[in-house]
Formats: sequence, C-alpha cells, structure tokens
Amino acid sequence: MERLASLNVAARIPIGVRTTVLGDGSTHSNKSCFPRSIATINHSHRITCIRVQQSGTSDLSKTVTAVGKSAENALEAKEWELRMLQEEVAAGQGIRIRRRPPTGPPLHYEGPFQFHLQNEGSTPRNILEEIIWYKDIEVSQFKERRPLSVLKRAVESAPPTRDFIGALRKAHERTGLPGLIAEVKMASPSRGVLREDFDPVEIAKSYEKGGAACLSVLTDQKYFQGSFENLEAIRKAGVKCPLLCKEFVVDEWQIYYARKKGADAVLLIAAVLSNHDIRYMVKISKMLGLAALIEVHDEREMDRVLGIEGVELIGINNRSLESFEVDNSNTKKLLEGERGDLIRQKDLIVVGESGLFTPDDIAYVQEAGVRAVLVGESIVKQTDPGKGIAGLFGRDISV
Ligand SMILES: O=C(O)c1ccccc1NCC(=O)[C@H](O)[C@H](O)COP(=O)(O)O
Repeated sequence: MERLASLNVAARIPIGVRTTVLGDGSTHSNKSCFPRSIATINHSHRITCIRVQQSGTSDLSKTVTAVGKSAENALEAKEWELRMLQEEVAAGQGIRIRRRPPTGPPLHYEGPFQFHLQNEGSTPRNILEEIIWYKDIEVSQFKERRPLSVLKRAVESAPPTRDFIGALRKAHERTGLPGLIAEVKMASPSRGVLREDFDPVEIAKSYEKGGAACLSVLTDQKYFQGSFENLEAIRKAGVKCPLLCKEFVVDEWQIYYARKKGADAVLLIAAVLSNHDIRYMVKISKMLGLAALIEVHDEREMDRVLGIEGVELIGINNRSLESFEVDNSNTKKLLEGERGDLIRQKDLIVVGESGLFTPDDIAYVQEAGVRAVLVGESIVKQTDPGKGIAGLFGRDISV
C-alpha cells in the first residue's frame, strides 16, 4: 500500500517532487513528477530515485531531507547558471550594468561556467548599478506584498490612459518647438535636493499651466525622494497632461504597478535592459495602453534600440548615468548620419534629455533633430515652475 510522505517532510522538497512511502517502509521519489528542467538537474546530480533501507521514521526523515537538500542545491545551481547566462547575453550586447551583485557559484556547483570576480566583487561599479541592485531587492519585496496576479486584476479596472506620444506631436505642431516633458523631481543623486518646498501636485499644475505637453514623475524613493503616491496624487488632482512614470524598471511588475498608479508612459533604460527585455516590456506596455520611452546614451545603445520592433519613442540622455557628466552634444552625435535618416524614415519621436537650461540649449537639440525635450532641474528650481518654462523656451508656450 502507498501513502504520501507526511507534510512536514514534503515541505522540504521542491514543488514537483512527489515522494511516496512504499509498503516496506522505503520511499520513492517519482521522477515523472519533476518539471522538465528539474528532471535535467536531477539527472546531472544523480538524484533520480531514493530508497530507504530502514523503516524507522527518523531515517526516513533524514533521507528525504537529504534528497530535498540535494534538489535544493541543484535548483540553486541552475538558478545561478541562468543568471550567468543572462549576464553573458547582456555583456554581449554591450550592457555594463550588472543586474545583481555577483555572488559566485553555489558551494556544491559542478558545471561548465567559470566565475570571474570582477572589480571588488559585490561593490557596484557606479551609481546606476547601485540603483539597479537596490531596485532588484525592492521590487522582489513589493512583489511579495502584492503578487503580479493580484496587480493584473487591479489593472483591469484602471481608467483609460492618455496618449503620451500624441500629446508630444501635437505640442510640437502647435508651437514649432520641441514638446516639453516637464519633470516633477525633488532630488537627484548628482544634484542633491533641488527644491525644499516640494509639492508635487502644485508643481504639476504649474507646469501644465505653463504649456508642458506631458509630465515626468520620479517614483524612486531612495535616490530621488519620489514616490508612486506622487504619481497617483497628480493624476487624481485632475492634471490632464499625460504622465511618464520615471522609474528604474527591471521587472514587468513595475509596469503594471505604474499603470495602476495612473501612468500613461514608462521609462525603459537601454543601459540596463537587454534587447529581449526591451522587446518584451514594450509589448507589455502597449498591451496596457502605455507608451514606452526607451532611453539611450551612446551609439551602441541607439543601434540596439533602432533594431527593436515596436519602439516609437527614444530618449537621448545627455547625462551619463554612470559618471554624471552632462554633454548636450551627445544628442547631436547620436542623431547624425544614417541613424538620423533611419529615425526620420521610421517617423520616431526623439526626446532630448537632461542639462537643458536656456533657449539656446533648446534650439541646439532641436536643430539636432529632437521633437521633444525632457527637462527637470532648470524648471523645478524656479519659484514659479510654470513661468520657468517660458524662460527655458524664450517665450510663452502655453498659448
Ligand atoms: O540626475 C541624476 O543624478 C541621475 C542619476 C542616476 C540616474 C538618473 C539620473 N537622472 C535622471 C535624468 O536623466 C534626469 O532626471 C532627466 O533627464 C532630467 O534632467 P535635468 O533636466 O538635468 O534635471
């Protein structure tokens, strides 16, 4: 007669492993119950079947625990291999930002991968990498509290989104100047606190009055003192400009969450995401009615993004998110020659981002080929941010 191993024993075994205790007191781990990938692990780690010689409960418990541990080890090894593969793919695409600190293989690992300790191992190489490592942990904690399946259901009843790209096109046609994405940003790693009396809703209303086509709302708390609550509050206050959720997206969960909190667009940073991630996240965004602003900083990132189907909106950041250096000629450099031709041919909207302070700066990036600009510091610091917009463009763009 067969009976299933008791729950407390089974709890130590990964899902999919069915351990049965046979009539003679021996156990049998049913290999056919393993999902395919786990079966492979089991094969390489030679733990396909167990037999317990003794009928005593403690021996049984020990053996089953040992098997559970081996399977856990195998799973851990597989996870590590997967992560190494992802890092390899990303590095092959020129992505320098690592998603997580390198941990080294599990102790029991025997496999084809060689592990190189780069730099000091678990120290981020720059601020962007630090943000991403932190974000990875933050998102997994958010996900535990509110699983994706729950979030997906909540999004079904969210109000419709507004047309972010359409608003930029219209503003450009109306004013003959680049459409403005005005940034609601309290602080940044490079500049510290930009505004002490920070009221996100008031700033957003002032930007709208001043002629902004769209708004960008920082939602990162730790490095920018922003929040998803700010995004939600601006949306609920009746601001009509479409809203960009300015986040460091590393997981689709954040896109659903942005949608739930009132965003009309999300930012995807090519320095962090592989081509596959971008393609997938652009699809998810579209499915949710969101525009995706894909941000690039160098030629290689621009070429990668130009090759991805479905991309409609590209941001060129004049600020290096690794060194903080700002150079407006970056926009010009990335729009020269064949790249510019291809962008015009595809009718893509390019956004010039960061370091724009004067009408001359706006004229310079417009001349380079942008049809929109994303501006934070120079306008958020003004006593009246809306009036700051007129100063930035050299004229009132609200009429
Ligand atoms: O601004 C930073 O210090 C920063 C650091 C690390 C990652 C991103 C960072 N900024 C995001 C941006 O690029 C800007 O907020 C945005 O383009 C507006 O720039 P600005 O007009 O210069 O405030």
